[in-house]
Amino acid sequence: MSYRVSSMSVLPPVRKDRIIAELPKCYSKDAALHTKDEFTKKVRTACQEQRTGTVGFKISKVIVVGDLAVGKTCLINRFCKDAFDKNYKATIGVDFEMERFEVLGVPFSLQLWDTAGQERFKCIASTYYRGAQTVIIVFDVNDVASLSHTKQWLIDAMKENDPTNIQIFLVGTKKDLSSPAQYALIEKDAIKVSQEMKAEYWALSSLTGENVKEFFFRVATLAFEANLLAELEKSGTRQIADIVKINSNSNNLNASSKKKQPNCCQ
Ligand SMILES: Nc1nc2c(ncn2[C@@H]2O[C@H](COP(=O)(O)OP(=O)(O)OP(=O)(O)O)[C@@H](O)[C@H]2O)c(=O)[nH]1
Ligand SMILES: [Mg+2]
Repeated sequence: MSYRVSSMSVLPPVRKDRIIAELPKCYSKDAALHTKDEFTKKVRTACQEQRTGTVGFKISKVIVVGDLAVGKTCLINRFCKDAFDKNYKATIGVDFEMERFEVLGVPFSLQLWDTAGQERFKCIASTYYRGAQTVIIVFDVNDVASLSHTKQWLIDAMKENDPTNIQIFLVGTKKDLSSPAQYALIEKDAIKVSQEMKAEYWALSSLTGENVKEFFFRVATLAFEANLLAELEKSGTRQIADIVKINSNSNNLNASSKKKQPNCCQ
């Protein structure tokens, strides 16, 4: 009998329900990071031709912040474990989960950092903010105060991060507890806050699961797109830089040979 040792067997294949083949839609066109219906040709072609550089090995950091008990842990647990706990257990410091996706055939991973909302743990939690590509700011759609605190959560998250390279999501949880009329009222304010923060707005329920998968697919895809576009730009400038180098080298050659000529003749 023979057997094969395969180095490819280290990672199990990506779960079938983590495969993203179409661009996930935004929740509201009034507060979206972009409102395209499909992946751009540039992105699609790069993936087809496997010109994705390091993106396929990337682990993108996502931090989840917001007031205590708004439902950050439940949101992550609903998506990662398909579980919901109605008893509140405060997060102490931080926790994290890894989620592997495949976007247009390219592997892509999110590292989801669940932070503590309680004031006394905030100090420990904030030391984990650095290096995030995505900030998810969570509030409870039944609690106006938690919405008004989101701006401070954003300020704190931004202290540790480069604002030009970050994508922000504002997420209202516990939608199952609010009546359509109540929800409509807070949605107006939430969309306004999202626009001010340049964030994409979502509302969902970890109890029923409404919009939870759609939301994380959107997060994964937008992080993937941003990484890929940055990678393509980098390889583009690399190519241009090479051309410039070749040209300037040949110019130098000309220049130096011209300079030398008089010397030769003398
Ligand atoms: N009805 C309902 N309850 C929810 C939902 N999400 C969370 N909860 C409840 O809200 C409470 C707080 O949820 P957590 O996820 O622990 O809150 P948290 O934001 O992680 O809190 P900290 O870790 O202290 O910052 C728990 O009792 C949950 O069961 C939801 O979508 N619907
Ligand atoms: Mg928690």
